Amino acid sequence: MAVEMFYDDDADLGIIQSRKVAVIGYGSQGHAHALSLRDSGVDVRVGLPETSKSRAKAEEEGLRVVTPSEAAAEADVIMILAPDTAQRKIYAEDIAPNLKSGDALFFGHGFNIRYGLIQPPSDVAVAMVAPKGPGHLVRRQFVDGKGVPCLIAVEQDPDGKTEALALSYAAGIGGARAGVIKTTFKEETETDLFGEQAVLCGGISALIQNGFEVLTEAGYAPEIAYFEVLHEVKLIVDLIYEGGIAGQRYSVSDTAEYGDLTRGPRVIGPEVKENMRKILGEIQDGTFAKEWVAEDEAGRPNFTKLAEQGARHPIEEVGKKLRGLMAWMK
Ligand SMILES: NC(=O)C1=CN([C@@H]2O[C@H](COP(=O)(O)OP(=O)(O)OC[C@H]3O[C@@H](n4cnc5c(N)ncnc54)[C@H](OP(=O)(O)O)[C@@H]3O)[C@@H](O)[C@H]2O)C=CC1
Ligand SMILES: CC[C@](O)(C(C)=O)C(=O)O
Ligand SMILES: [Mg+2]
Ligand SMILES: [Mg+2]
Repeated sequence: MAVEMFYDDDADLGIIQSRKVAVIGYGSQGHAHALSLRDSGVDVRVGLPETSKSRAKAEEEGLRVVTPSEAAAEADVIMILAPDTAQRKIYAEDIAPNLKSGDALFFGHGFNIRYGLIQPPSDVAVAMVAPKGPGHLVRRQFVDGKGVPCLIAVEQDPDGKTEALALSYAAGIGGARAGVIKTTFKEETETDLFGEQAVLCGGISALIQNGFEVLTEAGYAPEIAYFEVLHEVKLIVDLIYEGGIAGQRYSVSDTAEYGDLTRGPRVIGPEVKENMRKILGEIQDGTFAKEWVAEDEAGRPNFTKLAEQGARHPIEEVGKKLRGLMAWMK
């Protein structure tokens, strides 16, 4: 089925400019949305607890910061951009008591709605504007006059105007410069979790670490291994980003292309695809969400242990040293 795509000409920025927006959280996505909406002429306030480390950063940028409950009470569009695992409590304690009929509750990712952790009342519009990229790039692209593509979805539409509101919001953060696709909370949540686990974060990190280990365990210099399997990834991915896999194959040597065509499927073979299918199954049946919520509630012991192990991987040490010698990385 063809997707519906929207661009700046399809969006009415005036819709979001006529509303009062609360951005709850000022991290990767929160700072990008708050600053770009403000620069698009939208009335924005940021909601953060009195003790939040992010308060000073938002205030330095000239944004008005209030508590999450004050922000929810003032605003009629409330975008939750706190960590997914924190959203249920923020909703119950700060947002729900301040929701008025006709308000709109927005998300940057569908996790809490897809898995039933937040259940807003039926007279509140519920929608999603999910950029397909990290928040710091969402902001950088906006400032450079470009944009990161966004997905929009509508879960509850009490006044029949929620899709236009979501599209207007997406335009306010630059998404409609690149393209906005209409989807559902279910599709965005399941594809986003799959993408970050199997390919974008989990898959690529494991591929790089394993490649580095194979080379260094075979006696090659860590610096050479780092340049080969990490630094050059960006340069190759830039070609894929610009021209697809075919564009990358055009630019590399025939020798590389033959190695790619014959060896790539040996590295990422049918067993890896089967593991990807299992990972997708755990996302679809709620196993991953249940595990992640329980891990968070237990104080994240496994997350912390694995993150510390990752930070101690030898590739990080050599990478820090080499990046420190590249003037443009500072
Ligand atoms: N990271 C990304 O690029 C992307 C994220 N998303 C989605 O966007 C949402 C936000 O993720 P992300 O930007 O990564 O989050 P971050 O972890 O970067 O930022 C979290 C922010 O929320 C604040 N916060 C923590 N607890 C509360 C609270 N109780 N009330 C108000 N604010 C709080 C933090 O403040 P403090 O500084 O005090 O800790 C911080 O400012 C998630 O739904 C995520 O899935 C979607 C697309 C991409
Ligand atoms: C790829 C990770 C992501 O889904 C994103 C930046 O799009 C996230 O949750 O941070
Ligand atoms: Mg994503
Ligand atoms: Mg994600």
